[in-house]
Amino acid sequence: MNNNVRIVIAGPRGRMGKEAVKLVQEVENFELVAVIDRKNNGMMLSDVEGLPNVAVPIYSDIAECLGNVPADVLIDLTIPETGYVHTKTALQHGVRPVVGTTGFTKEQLTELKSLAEEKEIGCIIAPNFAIGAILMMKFSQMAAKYFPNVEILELHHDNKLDAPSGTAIKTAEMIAENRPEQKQGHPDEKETIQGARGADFEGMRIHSVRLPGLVAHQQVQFGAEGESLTIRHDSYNRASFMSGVKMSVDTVMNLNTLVYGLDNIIN
Ligand SMILES: NC(=O)c1ccc[n+]([C@@H]2O[C@H](COP(=O)([O-])OP(=O)(O)OC[C@H]3O[C@@H](n4cnc5c(N)ncnc54)[C@H](O)[C@@H]3O)[C@@H](O)[C@H]2O)c1
Ligand SMILES: O=C(O)C1=N[C@H](C(=O)O)CCC1
Repeated sequence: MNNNVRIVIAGPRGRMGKEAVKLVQEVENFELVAVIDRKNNGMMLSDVEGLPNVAVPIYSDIAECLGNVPADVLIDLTIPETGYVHTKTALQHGVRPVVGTTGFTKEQLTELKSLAEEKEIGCIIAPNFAIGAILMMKFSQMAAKYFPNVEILELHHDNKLDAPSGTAIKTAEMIAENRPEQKQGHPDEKETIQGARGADFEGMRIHSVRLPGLVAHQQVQFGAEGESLTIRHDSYNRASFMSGVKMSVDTVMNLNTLVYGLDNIIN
């Protein structure tokens, strides 16, 4: 009997998608069975120049793909609107989503969690797959108990669509569990240029930097009387996310609900 985990990847031509295709080819019990790409419908992955030489079909429509190809897991690395539709459709087909795509709304996350529970299958939505980034979030949550004055600086490449990053939002949510809501800075401060103080999450400020040359970086900066603490993580390439993708695929097979963030998986 074949115990392979049968995987569909959405977004195989993207920066993350290419790494994920490589990962699935390298892991012994992972099997790539199809890909979802908005171009090249009906072709084989191996027929498209610049894509890996793997003989699996390309679909543009996820429902058609999952209706034709038996699969266990969908890895989605696309864009926010598409990622949401893909996740929902996969759950409806009994296929377990592992989602790296960021930019989902709170309402979408709530709806997808209900659907995963209704179908009694696993789903992982991970704003950041890098193990170091998860630790950075956990350490920041721990520090916030003692240092409630905190600002988040996230820095990414300039092709990123969403701001603030999924990682920054998740970090702020985790910190907020350990920090009573409080306005950061002077009570009477005024922005003379709109946006100067960044986005406001329960009074905590998030600053988004977008520059060519960057990959994914975040600095959580705490300040107190006479001291400061900075917790920083840097991803220098997309391979840094792949151990988290592998862990997610392995884990999602044993879940029957939606898990948002690998902080809930790494103890
Ligand atoms: N969770 C993490 O650790 C992590 C790490 C890096 C990036 N990301 C997120 O992953 C996503 C992808 O990032 P990227 O840098 O690879 O972006 P990218 O722009 O390089 O790739 C996105 C791909 O999605 C494809 N796409 C768009 N619409 C599609 C559709 N309808 N069907 C199929 N494919 C479609 C595009 O053609 C493109 O190839 C983003 O949301 C990003 O924020 C998450
Ligand atoms: O490259 C991106 O885009 C990334 N997005 C994630 C986020 O929004 O937090 C994390 C890492 C890279």
